[in-house]
Amino acid sequence: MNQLAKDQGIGLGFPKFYGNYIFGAPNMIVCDPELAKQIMVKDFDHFVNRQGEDFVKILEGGHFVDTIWANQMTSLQGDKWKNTRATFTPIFTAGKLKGMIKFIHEVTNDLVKSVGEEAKSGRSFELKEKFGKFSMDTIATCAFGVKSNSFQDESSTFAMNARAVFRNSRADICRILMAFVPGGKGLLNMFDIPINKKHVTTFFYDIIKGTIEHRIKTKTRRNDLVDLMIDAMKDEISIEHDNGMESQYDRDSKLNHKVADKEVDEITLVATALVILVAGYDTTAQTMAITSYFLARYPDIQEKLYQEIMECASGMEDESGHPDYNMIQSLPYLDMVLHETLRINPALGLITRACTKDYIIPGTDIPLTKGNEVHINVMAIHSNPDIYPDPEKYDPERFTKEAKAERHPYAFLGFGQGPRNCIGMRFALLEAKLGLFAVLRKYKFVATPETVDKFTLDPSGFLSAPREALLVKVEDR
Ligand code: HEM
Repeated sequence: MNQLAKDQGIGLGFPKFYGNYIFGAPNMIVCDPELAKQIMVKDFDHFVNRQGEDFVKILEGGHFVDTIWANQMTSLQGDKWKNTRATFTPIFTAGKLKGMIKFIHEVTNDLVKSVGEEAKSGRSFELKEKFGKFSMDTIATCAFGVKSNSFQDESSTFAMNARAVFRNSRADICRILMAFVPGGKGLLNMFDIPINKKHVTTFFYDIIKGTIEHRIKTKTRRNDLVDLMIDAMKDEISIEHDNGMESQYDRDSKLNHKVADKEVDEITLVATALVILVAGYDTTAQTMAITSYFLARYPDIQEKLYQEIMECASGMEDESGHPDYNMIQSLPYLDMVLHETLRINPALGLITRACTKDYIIPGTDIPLTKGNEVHINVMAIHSNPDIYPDPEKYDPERFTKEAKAERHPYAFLGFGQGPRNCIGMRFALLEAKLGLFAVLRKYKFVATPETVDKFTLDPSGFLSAPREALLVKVEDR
């Protein structure tokens, strides 16, 4: 899907937009940053939802398992989405993340230890698998309040259940297909069968319930995402002010919506913890893995990043310690490297909005009617040589302050834009930066004959994920 989107954009010569039919329904595909801005921000009230209402209604089901999945921020619609988004936005601010950094440091220690074992063995290892464990353990400790210990135990129950969220068996696919067949949903309801996976959903529901009950009973507080989610639902969370320092991304993401009558309900809590896993696990793991792959392929870039890291580390008191929030944010090249990874391989190659109110495409007389889907072709925008010269080249210099100022702000859409952008961007970047900092400080990624020259994208995936194994070696510094 993602490769197809890129090929279409290139093949058509990067038009502002084009149309096609998917299962007989007309779709508009946008390759122009200004039109993307119009849809994602300026005319957001016409494009609040991500999918058409009919599609979401089918997957709602009648079982409580389906209710949990239908309440995920990614698929919520209209005012329900606005309520959830406005409630949970304050938990991802810089101040709140500072309080969580110690949990990420703990997982980083496990990551460094595990990479150290690979260095001793001298063998190549798979990057997606390594950073998958790191991402999984970070989410387990921050969003579920438990340790999943993926590095120590390949078959930890948390990790097994989390992986099961992303894998569909034949039976899983059959239940989804059945929901779309006339009468199928009624039949599932009659036998009390949910459309979504019952076993894994119940597992995560029980974890969150257990964590909350334990905290109430023992009166403990960790200031992790679980505590912050509860605070946010009780309206007991402090809102940070930016003192006029906000970025264009933050300004455009503002949602002016007041939530009436907040109350803590378990379904919303579990749905939000689960969406952090679903939206944050693979995306972050893959970004770290692909960055490490490119660092192995381009030693000069790795060396420049190493110098930046060592300069920061030399100012740190404790040699085995970790950088604090301000230190890690003060490394421009690390930020540039991660952004270039997401430019060349955005996790979401197509960002979708559904038209919620009839609309005329600006500068034309072409109408969009309620229910039509608009796909922002991120793959095409990121590969357009007029925006990014020599687009196939991995070049972090594209993200210097000066280079960014010369481009349209919507020329980079790695985290989306507007009020429906990635709510977890700060968390993801913090996690990726801390993990890479700790590894690169001690070890060097090295390409071997097993390292592919170029990876291709998995055609079956929703995310633009490499089809090939990303194998590299590490050496001691
Ligand atoms: C490098 C890692 C990540 C990447 C590249 C990424 C990218 C994205 C993108 C492109 C979107 C769609 C934005 C749009 O439609 O405009 C999105 C949405 C979302 N992301 Fe992320 N994401 C990452 C990590 C995370 C993490 C760690 C979390 C949670 C802590 C998270 C939570 C979400 C949620 C909840 C949404 C839906 C927001 C809504 O509908 O209001 N993401 N992400």
